[in-house]
Formats: sequence, C-alpha cells, structure tokens
Amino acid sequence: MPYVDAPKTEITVGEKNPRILIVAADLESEIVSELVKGTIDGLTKSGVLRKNIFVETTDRAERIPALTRDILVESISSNTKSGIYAFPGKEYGYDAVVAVGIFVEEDVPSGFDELSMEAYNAVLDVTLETQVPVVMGILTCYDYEQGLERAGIGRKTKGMNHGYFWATAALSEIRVREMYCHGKSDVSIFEKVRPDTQQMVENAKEYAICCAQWNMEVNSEIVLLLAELLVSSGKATYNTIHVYSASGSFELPGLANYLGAVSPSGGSHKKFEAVFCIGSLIQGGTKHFKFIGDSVELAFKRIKSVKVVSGVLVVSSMNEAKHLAGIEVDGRPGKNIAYELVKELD
Ligand SMILES: Nc1c(NC[C@H](O)[C@H](O)[C@H](O)CO)[nH]c(=O)[nH]c1=O
Ligand SMILES: CC(=O)[C@@H](O)COP(=O)(O)O
Repeated sequence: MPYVDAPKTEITVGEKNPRILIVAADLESEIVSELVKGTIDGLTKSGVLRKNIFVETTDRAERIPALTRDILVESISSNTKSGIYAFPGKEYGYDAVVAVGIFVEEDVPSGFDELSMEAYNAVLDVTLETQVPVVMGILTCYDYEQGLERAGIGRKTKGMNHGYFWATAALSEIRVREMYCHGKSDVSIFEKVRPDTQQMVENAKEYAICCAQWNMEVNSEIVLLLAELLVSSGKATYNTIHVYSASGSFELPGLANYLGAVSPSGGSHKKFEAVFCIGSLIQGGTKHFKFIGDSVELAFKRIKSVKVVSGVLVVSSMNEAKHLAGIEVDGRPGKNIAYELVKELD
C-alpha cells in the first residue's frame, strides 16, 4: 500500500460560498466519473452549494490546461464573482479549479513522462498566470487498476476516492488566500517556541513560509528550525515570520506567487523579503510525486513577484524525508535542510 500522510484538515466554507470549476477529461471513463463524483461530494460536504460547482469536460487529459485557461478568461466578463479573495488585476468567475483526468502508462507506448510533465507544467502555468489555484487531480498510473484504486473502486484493493483530497485542496487554497487578504497567517506552529516578549530587532525583515500539509511530521521540523535560524541570525523576529498553509507541494508555487503579487486589503502591506516553500514529496505507488517535484521546481523559477526559496524534498521513503528534516532514524542523526535554505538569502 503506498505511503499516504494526507492533510487532516476539515474545512467548512464561510459565509461567502465559493465557486468551483471542475475540468475533467473523459467523463465517460468509470475512473474519471467516480473521481468527479468524489470531488463534488467532498465539496458539498464542506458546505459548497451544488449550484456553485461547475463541471466542464474535454476528451483528453492533455487538453485540460488550455480549456481551463479559456474558461477562466471567459469568466472575467461574467457577473458572477464571489469576492472571497483578491485577484490582482482581473477577477475571475471561479475561486478555484480542480483538474481531473488520468494518464495510464500502459496505454502510452512512448513519451509517458513527457506527456505527464507537460500537463503538470501547463496546469501550473495557468495558476501562475491567473492567480486562480488549479488543483492537480490528473492521475499518472502504471495501469488501469491503479486508477480504479485511486477512484475508490479498485477490484483488488478498493482504495480511497482521491476526489476528496482534491476538494479539500481547493478549499484550503481558497481559505489561505482569504486569510492572507484579511492580514492573517497561521503561526500556531510557533506556539511552543515563540517567546512571550520579543526584542525589537533593527532591520528585521518580513518573511513568508508556505508549508504543504502533506507529511507534516517532516515539514514542521523544517519550518521550526528555519524560523529559529532567521530569528537567531537577526534577519527576522517571530512577529515578522508569517506561515501560510498550502494544501500539498503542488500548491506551493501558486501560493508563493500570490503572496508576492497581492497586498492584503485592510491589512498592512507586506512585501516579503523572501517566501520559503516547504514540502515533502514521498514516493507513493505512481510517479505522481516525481512529476509534482519536477514541475514545482520549474514553476518556482518562473515566479517574478518575489524571491522564492525552495525547500521541497522529493524522496523515496519517509525515513529519507525524516533524515533531511533533521530527525534521527535508527540511530543515524538527521541533517535538517533549513541550514541550507537560510544560506540562500546571502
Ligand atoms: N503525495 C504527496 C502530495 N500530494 C498532493 C499534491 O501535492 C497536491 O496537493 C494534489 O495533487 C492536489 O493538487 N503532496 C505532498 O506535498 N507530498 C506528498 O507526498
Ligand atoms: C494523492 C497523492 O498525492 C498520493 O496518494 C500519491 O500517491 P500515489 O503515487 O500512490 O498516487
């Protein structure tokens, strides 16, 4: 069974009901239709009104990014914005998008990795261009059975419908942007380490840390040491470090770009010195972790709105991830990557 440490977040939508677009490839397929159902189910259970969930379809997963972009652009002129969070420049008719589809390696005789990478890169492009979070629900399976399992209808192992993950991811991305627009970040992770009173530090700068919610046991170690190093080196105080939760590592570039491009309305303008992106991608049963790892690194390089420091681990086991987060495993001391990340500021 693949390793899964998915976010435990349960989200209930607020007063403003979000508008969610699902762009699905090949709705005729039993896998995709089940994944779309799972996504809709997850969204409505969290309080999204069914009338605010829109499903558009195409025949092939590689067409999802272009179709998503077209629908988003068209929605600018519509009169149906929810206004949950600010879009810089243009406002779209949807607060988040879930891309749903599947590539099966067995069915792609050559170029499977290229096909998948192109789709992942193109989905991230849409997010970076529009600032609308597009959640990655395109499965990259070795065979059909793996797809059935991830749709919760496996024949050997039933599995879990991943549509629920994607529903949560879409809503988390909306929530974190909404919080940011209200001048809020989530510093609860510092509760145990943050002193009650803080010295005034001259020239303390504002930093953001975006932290993926998958594999938090690992990510939290990196975030805590990173903050400690920023504070002990006099670059920041705990008050000038702001933590924002991204759903998974795939959501990190979109969130970092958003923080760089948008000033929160109502709150003070935050111009971050740098945005650190922390996540750990641990190999599951498919190449999903690798495609995400490669596509997010490329996307970080395309971000111009702010300096981004990537701390996304792409590893084959939880023990490897723990090692890079400074956690001792089987008597072998770990080496936290936070030490390397702060050096990137110099
Ligand atoms: N398996 C891991 C994930 N998966 C989730 C994706 O990052 C993403 O949130 C989802 O595809 C929706 O867009 N994320 C991690 O950070 N680490 C993993 O091991
Ligand atoms: C949904 C995920 O990101 C996670 O389940 C990846 O694992 P797998 O490669 O087995 O689909």
